[in-house]
Amino acid sequence: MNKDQLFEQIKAKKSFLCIGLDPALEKLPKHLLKYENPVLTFNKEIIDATKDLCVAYKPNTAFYECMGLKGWETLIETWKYIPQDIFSIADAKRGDIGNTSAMYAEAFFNQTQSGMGFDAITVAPYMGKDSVEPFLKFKDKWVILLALTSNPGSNDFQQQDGSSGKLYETVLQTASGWANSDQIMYVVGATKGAELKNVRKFAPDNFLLVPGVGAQGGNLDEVCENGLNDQCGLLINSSRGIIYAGYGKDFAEKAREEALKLQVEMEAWLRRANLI
Ligand SMILES: O=C(O)c1cc(=O)[nH]c(=O)n1[C@@H]1O[C@H](COP(=O)(O)O)[C@@H](O)[C@H]1O
Repeated sequence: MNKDQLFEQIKAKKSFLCIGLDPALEKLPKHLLKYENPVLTFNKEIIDATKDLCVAYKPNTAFYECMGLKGWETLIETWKYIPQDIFSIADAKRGDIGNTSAMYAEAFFNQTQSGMGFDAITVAPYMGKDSVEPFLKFKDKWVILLALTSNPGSNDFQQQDGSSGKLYETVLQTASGWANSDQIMYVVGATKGAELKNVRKFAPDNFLLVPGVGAQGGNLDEVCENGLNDQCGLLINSSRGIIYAGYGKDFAEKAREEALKLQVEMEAWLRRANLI
């Protein structure tokens, strides 16, 4: 999916919500445990209940990898179940020397080889240009580079000041020379909402994946105030805040209610910014 198609979807759905599919078996509603694959059943019900309210789904691969072979199958089946016109993000946080990154790119982008054809993958920039380039060789596929993450540890490296500014500023500046805003997005945590104004100085046109609203306490209004651009430019993610909104048989309905609350707030912001 390219940038214009993503923006069209945002306008049509009046939403820039990304739903994180991070299901942990022990947190699933108990009635699902009787199914052959409870996690897949859970994901499918969440997708059915929310697909008109969000523009992206983001399974974090850790929640699947920890289940071994069955987890990989579940990830593949989940990807297949995400409607084709919804942006799909493999939150895998990969990145390695070039020939290894090329294999990671095949794993998440090449459907005929791996069974998964995600639109985007999250990548750590630490190993530099040659570790990112293999992901950029796929047309209409996206790299989402970690810039300023939502967790407290983002202070350890990303916010450290060097001679050419903070490390995350260097990431934004340097990566802008690797590909344009049609292929690179950046992760900026919702918990870093105030810093988003500064991020936009370095990345005015890029889409930003913004996790951290809901369970991590990020502020949606602050993110929108500082982060919206003329093509919206934001995908705001919530995982636990939506998928665990309910614990009983009505869990999907409860998830929908939470997603709807966020969609309504997003619609108001899109109107305020004259984007719809
Ligand atoms: O790359 C990410 O998606 C990510 C980056 C970041 O800085 N912070 C962050 O929370 N995430 C992911 O976003 C999701 C957040 O989940 P919740 O806190 O449950 O909404 C998890 O899958 C995290 O791994």
